[in-house]
Amino acid sequence: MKETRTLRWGGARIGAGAPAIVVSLTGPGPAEAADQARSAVAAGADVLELRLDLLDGVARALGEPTGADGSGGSGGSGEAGTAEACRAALEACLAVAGAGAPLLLTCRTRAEGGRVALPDGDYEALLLSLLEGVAGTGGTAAVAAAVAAIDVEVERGCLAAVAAAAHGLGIDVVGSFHDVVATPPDARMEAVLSAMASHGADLAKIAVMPADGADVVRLLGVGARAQARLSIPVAAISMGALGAVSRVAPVFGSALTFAVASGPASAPGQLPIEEVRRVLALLAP
Ligand SMILES: O=C1C[C@@](O)(C(=O)O)C[C@@H](O)[C@@H]1O
Repeated sequence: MKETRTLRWGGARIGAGAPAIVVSLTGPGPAEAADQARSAVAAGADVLELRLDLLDGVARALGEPTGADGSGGSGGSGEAGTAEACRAALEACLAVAGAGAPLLLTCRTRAEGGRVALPDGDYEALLLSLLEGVAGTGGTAAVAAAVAAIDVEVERGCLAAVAAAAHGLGIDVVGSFHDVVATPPDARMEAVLSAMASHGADLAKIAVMPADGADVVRLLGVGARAQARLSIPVAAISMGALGAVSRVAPVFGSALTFAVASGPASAPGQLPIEEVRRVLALLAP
């Protein structure tokens, strides 16, 4: 019988039993993220995802417009932008570190539905310096203790390198793949999840957009089969209103589900955390 590893993120067990409920902190500043973190924990979030790309300080440092009129992208790619983005990210980490739930750090690129358009080399450099900052002299003990995992987009080509660095610091890696337009063929989704496992991810996560109910069924099937086949936990999400059922369907074995607390949703189809908790309890196998 294949054994699936379970992960321990702070007080949360990931991959054992019901999906852990993750709430994304969207900022746009550290103070707003801290408020969102407090409400999310009060509402029962198991994990907080800090969406670095949605923080104005990070996006601005990476050259993205942040003003209402599209102005404000003062930074840019390259070392200076990376260092400034890292500084802004660590400031936000510090603001949310005491909220009482483990942190998953995510910088979602525009290619996968996020805010920042980063060349692959800059994406890798940002994640590596972020890890150094969390654990090194730029960080604090509170931040180091709170950061449980980092999200790495498998398509950016740096999963193995970032996983090696993260594991050296005791930080888990969530392999990540998004298709915000369609639900790819089953074989493609299966290959993506397997690639995450073979490149060092501790959890394999896929989020795709359905065109109809049949796409939702395919995603759920791929997720359930991957969970049976791989030795790491799997999270499989079908986005949008059509896919919302995938967020409250514990029987398929998804290790994580993303819900909304006080802030805005970080992806289409996320449901209010209170309802997610209620339905998960009702449908627990
Ligand atoms: O990967 C995911 C899942 C997600 O895209 C969702 O559909 O809930 C939300 C993102 O913030 C997160 O990084």
